Amino acid sequence: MIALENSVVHYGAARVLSDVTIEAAQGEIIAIIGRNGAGKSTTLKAMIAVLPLQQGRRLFNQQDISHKSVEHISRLGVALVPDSRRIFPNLSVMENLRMGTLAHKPGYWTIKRVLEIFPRLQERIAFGGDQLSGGEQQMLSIGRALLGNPKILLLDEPTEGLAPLIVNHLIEVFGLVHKQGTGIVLVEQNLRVSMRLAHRQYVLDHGTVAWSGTTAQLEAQRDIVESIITTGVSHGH
Ligand SMILES: Nc1ncnc2c1ncn2[C@@H]1O[C@H](COP(=O)(O)OP(=O)(O)OP(=O)(O)O)[C@@H](O)[C@H]1O
Repeated sequence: MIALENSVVHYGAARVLSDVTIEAAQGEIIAIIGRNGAGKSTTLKAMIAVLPLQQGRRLFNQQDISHKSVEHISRLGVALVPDSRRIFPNLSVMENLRMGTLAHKPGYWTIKRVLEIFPRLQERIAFGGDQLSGGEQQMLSIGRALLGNPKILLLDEPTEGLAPLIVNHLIEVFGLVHKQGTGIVLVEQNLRVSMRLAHRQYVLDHGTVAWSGTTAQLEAQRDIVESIITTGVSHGH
């Protein structure tokens, strides 16, 4: 459904992604894992055309969308929850959610449904965005993205820095999102989270795919994958 094919991305003169091929099929959960600076966030930005491809192709449902804009890709039903969360600090929780409905497409997710899965947001409904904890901000950012009823949700380190209870709650929420038929591309540093959620996993190292396989294969080769993630030594595919 969404894919990068042999993609190369530069920041100025620096090559940050080399020959990256990553694909998420319809309704699939894939995880992109790797160390700090491996190129995970860059991959998500390249998928939604925030960053241009120097080489390779960007695909949506087998169609070449390499030259389409961020807005076009968003209208196709691809939503990003960035690691910065980007909620509006001066707007209330309710107002932030209403911003999410501006691009509302009819579907499962409504403000009522979002508040049911995140009761914490219901309790904080009149609070300003800047009065929320990190976990609450993450819930709001995810809820806002869901209100567009995306076909595919890109999540950039959604559990980073959050308490284990909140991480478990988010894992349940992502499971529910997937059950509604939404595909998920999850960028994670926490292998425990990616192993619980994803069907397939890609390990990035120095801007290339150093390993990819199913979660069962990763379980069997966990030592190899962990050594790539911790030391950055690539052991091949
Ligand atoms: N705006 C930028 N300008 C130049 N280089 C950048 C920029 N953003 C990221 N980079 C570099 O690109 C490489 C990949 O960064 P990226 O953020 O994709 O990594 P990451 O795997 O998501 O890591 P992190 O977990 O730290 O976000 C790093 O070497 C980083 O320093």
